[in-house]
Amino acid sequence: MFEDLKAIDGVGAKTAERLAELDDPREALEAENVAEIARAPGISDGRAARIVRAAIRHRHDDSGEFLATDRAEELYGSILESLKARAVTAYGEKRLETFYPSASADRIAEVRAFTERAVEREPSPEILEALSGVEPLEAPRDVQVRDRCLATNDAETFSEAREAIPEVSVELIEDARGIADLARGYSTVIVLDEAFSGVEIDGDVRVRPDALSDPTEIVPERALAFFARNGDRLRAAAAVHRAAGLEAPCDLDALEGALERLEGDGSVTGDEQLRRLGTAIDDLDAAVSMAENAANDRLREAIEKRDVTIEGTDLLSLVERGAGVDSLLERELADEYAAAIESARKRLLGALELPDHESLARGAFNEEPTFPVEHDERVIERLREELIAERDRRAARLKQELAERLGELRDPAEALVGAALELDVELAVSRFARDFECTFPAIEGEGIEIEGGRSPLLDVPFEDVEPVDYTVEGVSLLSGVNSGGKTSTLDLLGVVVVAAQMGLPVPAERARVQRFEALHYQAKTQGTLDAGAFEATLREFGALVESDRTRLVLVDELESITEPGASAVIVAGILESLTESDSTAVFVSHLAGEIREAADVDVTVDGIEAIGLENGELRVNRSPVKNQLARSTPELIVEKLAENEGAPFYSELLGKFDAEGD
Ligand SMILES: Nc1ncnc2c1ncn2[C@@H]1O[C@H](COP(=O)(O)OP(=O)(O)OP(=O)(O)O)[C@@H](O)[C@H]1O
Repeated sequence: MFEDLKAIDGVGAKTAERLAELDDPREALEAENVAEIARAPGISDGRAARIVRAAIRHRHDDSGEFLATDRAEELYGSILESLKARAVTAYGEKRLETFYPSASADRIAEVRAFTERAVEREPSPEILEALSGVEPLEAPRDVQVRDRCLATNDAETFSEAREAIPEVSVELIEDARGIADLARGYSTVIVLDEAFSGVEIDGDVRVRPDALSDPTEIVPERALAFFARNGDRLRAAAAVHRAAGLEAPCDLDALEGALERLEGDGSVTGDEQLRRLGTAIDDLDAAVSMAENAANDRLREAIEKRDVTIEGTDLLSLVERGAGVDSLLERELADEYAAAIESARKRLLGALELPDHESLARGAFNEEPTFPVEHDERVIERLREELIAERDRRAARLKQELAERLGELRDPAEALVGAALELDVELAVSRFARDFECTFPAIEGEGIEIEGGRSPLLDVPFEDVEPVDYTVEGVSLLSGVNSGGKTSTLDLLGVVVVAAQMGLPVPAERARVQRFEALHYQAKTQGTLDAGAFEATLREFGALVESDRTRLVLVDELESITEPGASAVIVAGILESLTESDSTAVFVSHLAGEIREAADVDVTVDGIEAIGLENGELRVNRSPVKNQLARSTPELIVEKLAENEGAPFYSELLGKFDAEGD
């Protein structure tokens, strides 16, 4: 299928090129995957939906000319809007745009298989709420890793590596010296050539000829960035699965647990040791000076409290030796000094919370008595380096582990979101079916049969719409009182046929429709047409009666296009020609009687009748009565007056109506 993308209607060379940027555009078109098509550069969501629709038509060899007039398009437009209004996700809305009324039995059956399953779905507020967070998964923004590089001395491996792992820099080297140079600039160098194994080079140099086959190990950042970017969508998709009781493609707890450990920037959280190391590094200087100050306060207090007694000879010998206060301290206050140092060490260790680094940290305060107590900055620097190295090692290991866990969830994640989005489309159909109390129509036979049909296009709340029964086959005229519901009946016929041929259930208790090749719905024109427009309309009908396609022709008050006398003749002529075709046609007209007279063939005239007048308002039977020319509103009023007033004038008037009706 779709070998040449340009074979699809509306796909030119430029669009084909854009589609070719996708991993597998043909597969995406086959799967009707609007979201994937919309990922092609420069293709908007709306355009993607149109391309997919054109691809479906192409697949079914479907002309796409079903909607033959503006009004027919409008009916489709309102059904589509009704469906889209019931989707939660933007994706769902676009996907619904791929539903269109088709003349192809295969296409209708294909969608019916989907919609029949869909209407079984129970839409619940929890599912709809969860769906609001679902969107198609996105590729993360470019990930760049700067502390690692790949190295090779082979040109082919070089380009393979750039292709496979674009996140890191790939360097072409000549010999071990080249690797050594790289090791000075990067914390890790991954050499891709077996030939260098065993070569001794300073720094973190790993010879890994198989590295390209496991990118997750080299750049765990890739998987992490993907999940970090899509975390919210995945959580929402998981919630949808739970709320809807869908079978998930992976263990949802495991997915959520792994996501829990991932920060928005792709780093790993929730590791106590990593947190401690980070805090220790940040607070090291402050902790050291706090420990130092505390030790000094303690020592000062001890010195202040002490009376130092020293014998004169001792003092003399000390002074003669040039000894300072330190030696005095050492001699006289050794215990106090030791206690102060010990408390400084304890404070520092307490602040760092890192037992593994205890012995080095203790060395920050040495045993040499001095006053004031001073830390050894070289020890602190070493400690800092150790802590940073350990933190980086640990962070890298955690990333690696999490990336491995998440890497396995990459495909299931895609399936999880795909299923949630598909459910949105199903639920939109299900809600449409429930809101308009739809049933699946039989698509067979000639003409249309509707029982209890209710047009969702009416200007009254749906629960107040009165059900209509109507069966048409061949060519009929539909007469009826003013505002009786003639236009609404045409709309109902149109909506039922369009929805049925979209593969949807229809708003009726029961329905059967013929599979038509086209819907030609001519809406009522506002006022008479000028000569040019009149000619154009006639030409349209000329083309229509000549075509041999099986059509549903709905025409609303065509007489309004010109003078009543001429109109009746024209409509009669059109009806005659249509009678010879395989079309089903309903012409709404106030001139039904005149048209029937003018026509050379037998034309069925159905009527929407007033049952009577109630408080000055007509009560109407909305279901057209077969073979019954409806009485007009004036006739009804005259009849009422004749009955109630008894004056002969009214009875005579009524007699004239009766004579005309015969
Ligand atoms: N099945 C129905 N249930 C409830 N209300 C209806 C129904 N059909 C029609 N109506 C009401 O009657 C109004 C007039 O309907 P519609 O325009 O279809 O009548 P019409 O016979 O085509 O009128 P006109 O003679 O003016 O062309 C609608 O706007 C709607 O309010």
